[in-house]
Amino acid sequence: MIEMQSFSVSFGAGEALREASFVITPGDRLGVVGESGSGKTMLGLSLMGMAPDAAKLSGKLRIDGRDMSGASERDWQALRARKVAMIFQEPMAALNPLRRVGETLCEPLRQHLGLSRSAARARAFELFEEVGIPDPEARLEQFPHQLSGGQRQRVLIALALACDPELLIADEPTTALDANVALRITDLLVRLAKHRNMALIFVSHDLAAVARATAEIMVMYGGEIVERGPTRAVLDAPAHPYTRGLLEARPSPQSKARGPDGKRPRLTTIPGVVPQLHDLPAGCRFSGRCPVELPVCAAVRAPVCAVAADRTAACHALVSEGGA
Ligand SMILES: Nc1ncnc2c1ncn2[C@@H]1O[C@H](COP(=O)(O)OP(=O)(O)OP(=O)(O)O)[C@@H](O)[C@H]1O
Repeated sequence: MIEMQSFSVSFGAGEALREASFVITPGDRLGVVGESGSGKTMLGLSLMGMAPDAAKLSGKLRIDGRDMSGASERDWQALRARKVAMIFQEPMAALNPLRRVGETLCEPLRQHLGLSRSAARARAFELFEEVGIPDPEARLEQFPHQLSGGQRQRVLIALALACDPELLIADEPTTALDANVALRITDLLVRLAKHRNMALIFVSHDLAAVARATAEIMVMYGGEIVERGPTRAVLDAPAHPYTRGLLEARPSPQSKARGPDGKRPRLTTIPGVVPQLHDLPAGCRFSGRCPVELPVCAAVRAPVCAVAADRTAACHALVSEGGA
């Protein structure tokens, strides 16, 4: 359905996405994780044809076999919503505060699907029911500020589903929500993806949410896909030192509990910060922060190694271990 091949997004000499290659087929549920600045949003925006104007794109992106390299904004508009839709982390910013949510939802239904006013209204009602908004008739009349954060996110999900996309990209869909609501929204996205046989790309900092929502995971660092494979297998036994670092830095119930001295244990963190785009090492981008760094790492790009039949990781240390 969607294929990226050596796809890069650059700003000047800095690559925000470096030679990403992967395929999405109907019903796939793919998690994308990585620290801030690792290129997760750029990946999502590229799949929507919405990379910033300043970005230079290279490599191949095919949607339904069609090469999107020379696609115009008009071509993308025809695909967006119907083929690929995206929801963002801050629902309040994505909704017009001066419009009733029903009007916002009816617009794409009329514009893209050509529905009449009453048919659009009936479809909006169904969509609200599908995403679990209680009393849809009354809610359609409300303004965004009259809804809770979780309900606003449900409205955005309904909006994204309006034209029955084949791929939904959820970019940090639960970051702005409290833990219980976040869990319900995560489960809703999974239910919708399964029920509609829709592919889902779930971008998140939250590894527990990704483990719950996805079957496959892609770990990104400095614009590169450093590890990918089945979510459970990767999180249970990470092969890349960056994935291991992310897992160790994850707050666990134990890390939240106070010790006998009344203090919480210190969380392990990955030393240093994600480098700026213009400051990325030429070789493995994790060099400089990596606990198992070899002399070759900073200068030479890490090869992608097969960790198992369905798993890869890009790391020099795996080669020196004998290809894992
Ligand atoms: N318009 C732009 N001009 C220049 N650089 C940009 C632009 N937009 C993003 N970048 C850079 O691209 C890199 C990847 O950014 P991206 O937003 O994809 O990261 P992310 O993993 O989604 O981070 P976060 O979790 O904070 O959303 C970052 O270094 C960022 O500074």
